[in-house]
Amino acid sequence: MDSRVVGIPGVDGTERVAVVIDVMRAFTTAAWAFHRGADRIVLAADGKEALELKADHPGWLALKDGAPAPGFDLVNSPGALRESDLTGRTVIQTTTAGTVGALAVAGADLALCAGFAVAGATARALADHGADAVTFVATGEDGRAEEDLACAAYLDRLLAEGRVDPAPYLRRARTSRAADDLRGGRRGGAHPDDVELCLEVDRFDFAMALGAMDGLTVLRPLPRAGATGRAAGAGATGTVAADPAP
Ligand SMILES: O=C(O)[C@H](CS(=O)(=O)O)OP(=O)(O)O
Ligand SMILES: [Mg+2]
Repeated sequence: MDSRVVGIPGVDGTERVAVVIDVMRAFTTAAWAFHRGADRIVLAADGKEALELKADHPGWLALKDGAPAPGFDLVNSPGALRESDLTGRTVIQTTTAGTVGALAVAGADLALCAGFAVAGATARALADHGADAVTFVATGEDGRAEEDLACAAYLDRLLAEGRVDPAPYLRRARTSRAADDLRGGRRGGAHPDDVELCLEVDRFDFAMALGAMDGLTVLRPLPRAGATGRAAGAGATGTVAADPAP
């Protein structure tokens, strides 16, 4: 499969198949949200839009990166989210890099959001789709974030070889600036377990795909090809909402 890696500024609208990567932490957090039962994640462009969506849909939960903020229910931290019961809930997510990258490629034929936690399922989804070319969007640091580049390189090898030792890729991610900042508590809403949770390879057996709902961009677990009704391995509580309620 042909592949290229770009940062968010390199997204030009020609991407037909895209994998948006945010290891630390947006899409590791998103995967945990589905595992904890969330039906869908609505992506918001910024905090203002997230709070407007929540005002329009009082049952929805708003999640933002940074420190806990007024009006928001959740932070962008897998460690913090791990204990939340999100069964049947809609989560609105907005973050500095990950959700911005996802919104940039929302028009692609297939847009997946990924980190190490869903790497294997993401590679399978690309193969199931029959993609012959993919654009990896490394969302952090304008395409220079080592943890996102490491995950892109790992996915690229997985697609080519089917089975790859993740250790060197994880080492690269573990020594990234984002990992260092998170370990040092220098990023808002950091939980002590965040780095290691973001480096769990194949913690979940579902890919996450972007779709549209009432003009909004929505992330959901992707059913495996041939599966019916449930996202493959979406955790004990994760389900695919076929017809989302308002
Ligand atoms: O929450 C995160 O890890 C980052 C924000 S910051 O760089 O730590 O301030 O957002 P993300 O979009 O998940 O990279
Ligand atoms: Mg990031």
